[in-house]
Amino acid sequence: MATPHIAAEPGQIAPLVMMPGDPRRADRIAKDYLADAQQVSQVRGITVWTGTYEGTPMSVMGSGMGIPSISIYATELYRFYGVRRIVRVGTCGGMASSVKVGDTVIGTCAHTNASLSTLLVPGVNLSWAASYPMLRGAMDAAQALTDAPVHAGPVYSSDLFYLGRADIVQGLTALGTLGVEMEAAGLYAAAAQEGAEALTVLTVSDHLVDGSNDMTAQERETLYATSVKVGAAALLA
Ligand SMILES: O=P(O)(O)O[C@H]1O[C@H](CO)[C@@H](O)[C@H]1O
Ligand SMILES: O=c1cc[nH]c(=O)[nH]1
Repeated sequence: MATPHIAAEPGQIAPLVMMPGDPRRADRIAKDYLADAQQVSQVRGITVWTGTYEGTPMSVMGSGMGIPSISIYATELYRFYGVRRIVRVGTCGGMASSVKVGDTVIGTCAHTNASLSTLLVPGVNLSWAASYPMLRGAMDAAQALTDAPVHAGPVYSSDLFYLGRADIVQGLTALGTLGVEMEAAGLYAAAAQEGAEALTVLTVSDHLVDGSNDMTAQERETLYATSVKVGAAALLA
């Protein structure tokens, strides 16, 4: 049974899904990290791959950019395909001075300027949080997988890439926010709505305060080994 956005049959998508934003990164991750990867869906340029990771069934698909896009895919995966865990592996802009380009940021929770925080329960500004078992699995694995810094803390999921608001960046940084991206809050909200689990593992691709070491578009597409390995460990935890 296909959904409006995924053409796979029931059982063709694994309960554990790795989800980068960029569909081309999804194709590379499937090729490089999954054994026996098979294409099980192709809709709107988003391919879903299913294979095994260290012997366990796992799927990989791109989310596209922004909360509306990841919300559609995550909800359909959880609700119609029996997916239980999704890890977003993406990039973020560094906000805190302690975070450098190339570091890994794990989003324990996600602030957002998106409407979903106020839409679901009237009168309440909801908080969007990661799965603790997945977070613990990621942090345990990170220590063994990399000597490079891995930071865990709040991220900011912005509806605008070109936000252009230094006051918002300063305010969020003063509250300990590590980086800015565009999907974590939507993924965590979908997991909460569907009674499932999610985590976000990000490579810092640029820095909002010190842009001297920002990655090129090519580097953003290819430098993801740590986030994939840490993300896979979170899925398997
Ligand atoms: O690298 P990905 O996963 O696409 O994530 C980040 O990059 C995109 C913006 O360039 C947004 O999707 C943002 O969240
Ligand atoms: O959303 C994003 C992603 C990467 N870098 C940014 O500055 N913003």
